[in-house]
Amino acid sequence: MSKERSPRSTSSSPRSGPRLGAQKSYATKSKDPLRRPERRNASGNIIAPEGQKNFSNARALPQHAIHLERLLPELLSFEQPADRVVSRYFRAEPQLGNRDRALIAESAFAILRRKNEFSQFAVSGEGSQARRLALLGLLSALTEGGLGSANRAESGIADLAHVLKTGEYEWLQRFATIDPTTLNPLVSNNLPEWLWDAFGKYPGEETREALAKCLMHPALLDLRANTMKTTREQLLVEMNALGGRYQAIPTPYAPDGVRIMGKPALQNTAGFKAGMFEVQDEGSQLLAHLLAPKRGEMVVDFCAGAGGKTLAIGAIMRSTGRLYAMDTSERRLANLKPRQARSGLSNVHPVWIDSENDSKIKRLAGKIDRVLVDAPCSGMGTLRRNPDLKWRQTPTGVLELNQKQMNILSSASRLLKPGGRLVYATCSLLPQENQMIAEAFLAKHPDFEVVPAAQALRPLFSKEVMPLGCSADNPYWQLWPHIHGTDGFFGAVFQKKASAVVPKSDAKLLKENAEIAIDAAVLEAKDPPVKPKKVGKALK
Ligand SMILES: C[S@@+](CC[C@H](N)C(=O)[O-])C[C@H]1O[C@@H](n2cnc3c(N)ncnc32)[C@H](O)[C@@H]1O
Repeated sequence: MSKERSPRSTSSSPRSGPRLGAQKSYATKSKDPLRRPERRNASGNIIAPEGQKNFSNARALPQHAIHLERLLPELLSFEQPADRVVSRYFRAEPQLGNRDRALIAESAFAILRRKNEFSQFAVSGEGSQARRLALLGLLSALTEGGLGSANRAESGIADLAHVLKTGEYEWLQRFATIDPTTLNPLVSNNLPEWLWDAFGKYPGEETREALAKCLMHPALLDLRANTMKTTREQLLVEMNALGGRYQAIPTPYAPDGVRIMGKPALQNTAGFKAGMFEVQDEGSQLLAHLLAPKRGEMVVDFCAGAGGKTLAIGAIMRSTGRLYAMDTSERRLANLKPRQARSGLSNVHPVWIDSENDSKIKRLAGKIDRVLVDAPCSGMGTLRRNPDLKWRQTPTGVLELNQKQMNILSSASRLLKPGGRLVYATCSLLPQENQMIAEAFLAKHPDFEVVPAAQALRPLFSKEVMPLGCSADNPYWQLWPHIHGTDGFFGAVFQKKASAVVPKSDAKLLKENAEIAIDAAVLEAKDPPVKPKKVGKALK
């Protein structure tokens, strides 16, 4: 599927690609004996592949632990994004079925989520350290990854019993009885020191532990119903008719969202191939509404990546107007193409740019109604999905991103016409990538003013309710995984000031006149009129 695990960031940062909201699937395309072709019933509803019905009853086998042991050295070297390492491993092991892959991947990600805790406990015990980590990862996936029948560690260990060698059963039981309050907070919260300290400042010491604990669990699986092809209600009916061991329910806030309670592999379903839905976190869906695009407008998604937000925005625009999807990564824009084809949208125009200063941007300057800057960032709001980022990102990396974020936002702001809206967003939780960039932008661009996020999201919420992620004393939008159950998001809405509302033709004329006046003033300041010089040596 089109999720990229690190596209929150640029190629220079450790994270080069996930897309938010998307849930990586490691399903094989073919030659997989566990995979059955999708079918539809007489009324056209999707029928679950048979193997999927018992998906949540994954049972650990000795070979699962062996595969994890082999995978771990590269995974824990943190040289490459974790999803890339896992995908490459599976390509080299084509005999693995879908459920094997799901369990191995979920265990590998559990090891990354709880690396400090597991590493400390795995210092001693039976077998090699890689074996011990593999068992802890399997136990975690079986007990909380939505993959096993077990809800508690005790039954998780029982599920693993036939995999365990002498002494390992007791060793795992010792692990299950550790009192986390006796551990160093960096160990029990599984964070590097710089991030633990950063969360202590924001959201603050009282809540950082709740945030850290939440980031130690897998994310929920949310879909966005593609309203160009279906409705949320219809998608709910179809998903529940699949008959898998999961349930589809509406997301609480995003109007087109469907939450899947369970972890089925959906990318091979007929509904996905027909473009009925995209995998997208509820927070990411809400971000498209923060931009609030209207039918017929000219809109730019400046950091479009593989188009997660682009497609949501295009659907809100009902495939009208023009929606430019810009990005510096050809690879990511190429991933947008098949998604766009599935979506049925005809208003999306992918545009590759060489940098935020590409000449194509100058050509569109002053012509755009709405611009979304979903900036490259540290991705700290997505640690449930991309736990490797907490071990790969550094404070220096964040500083480098800040420079890039400021440059991109400034450049993108040139696109807007007077009265146009600019949304700056990240999936980071760090103020230096969020509020501080927004404030620095406002300070440098007096022609923009902030629009309270609550105002932008108001149409989605009833009058009595404060829109999600908004507050009366904060103009910005902030979603927290531990509070809202979404990925972490930040959004700032700016409006380009329009000094007066004048008819379009007059406005154009006034703008041109103003530009000429400004140009003349700038030129004069730079090069004041001079008295005619006598022709002398210097001019020859
Ligand atoms: C957070 S990701 C965007 C994710 C995307 N909006 C989505 O919903 O899937 C940030 C994107 O910014 C792109 N990027 C990095 N530098 C850029 C620049 N100077 N101008 C435009 N895009 C840039 C990256 O290639 C990456 O795709």
